[in-house]
Amino acid sequence: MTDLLAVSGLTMRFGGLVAVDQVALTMKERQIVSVIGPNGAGKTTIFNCLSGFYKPSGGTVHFRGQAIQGLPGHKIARLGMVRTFQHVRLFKEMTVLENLLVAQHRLLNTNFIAGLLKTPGFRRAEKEGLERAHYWLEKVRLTEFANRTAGNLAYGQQRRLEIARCMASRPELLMLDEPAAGLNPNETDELDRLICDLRDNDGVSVLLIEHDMKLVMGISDHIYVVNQGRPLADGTPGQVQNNAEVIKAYLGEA
Ligand SMILES: Nc1ncnc2c1ncn2[C@@H]1O[C@H](COP(=O)(O)OP(=O)(O)OP(=O)(O)O)[C@@H](O)[C@H]1O
Repeated sequence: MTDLLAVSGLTMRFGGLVAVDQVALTMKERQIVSVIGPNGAGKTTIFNCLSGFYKPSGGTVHFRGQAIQGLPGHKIARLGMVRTFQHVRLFKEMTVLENLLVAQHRLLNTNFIAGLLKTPGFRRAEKEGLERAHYWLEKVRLTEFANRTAGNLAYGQQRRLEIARCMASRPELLMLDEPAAGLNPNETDELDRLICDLRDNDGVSVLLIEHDMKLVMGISDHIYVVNQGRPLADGTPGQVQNNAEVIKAYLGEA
């Protein structure tokens, strides 16, 4: 079976700084895969390269067998790879529901004339879009806040809305950049359950960057460790936790 995502030799240079150096990773359908590493290791830069925010200096990225390295972000999103950001990015002036409707823009098979004439196809697409939005509101426990302005939600709710917004566009691969940052332990537990639920019941694969080791070790099928831009180790949570090089990178020399 073709890998869902296959990354090889990924490299990103900023002037003289090699932020990502020959990183490789693969993931299969319905896997939760994490990228971990100390601060400044290059994790977000890897995400930026994979999701089209940066054009990598070198290497290849295949999504379902198709080479996507260097494609712009909107094209990669349209292919089914979507991401969240370290800092919440929502349409803060719009309502929660509107955020979920806008997210489905690429799915709505409509054009300007169809919208103007309110054709049956347009109405059907509108109805389906609304149903999908409500499905995701319920999933992330925001139904009662549907008409609230997104910017007025509590921080943890905004983070959940961001995940729902990504999911409303029906991705195959969801990339989460530090989703637990700023959450309290209860919210992190809830996030843990949500990510597993997305994989088990909505069939999505999840690529995760996260500093919360309890979360990472609890939900990951496979973990890649990077240090100073370079791949350091990879394996199951148990293998990575017991790897001497990984322990040294995190804790420094004894
Ligand atoms: N646009 C940029 N221009 C120049 N240097 C950059 C740029 N983006 C990242 N870097 C540098 O690349 C290196 C890796 O940064 P990156 O943000 O990818 O690390 P990270 O592992 O995500 O860190 P953290 O865990 O703190 O978020 C750092 O030295 C950073 O300063």
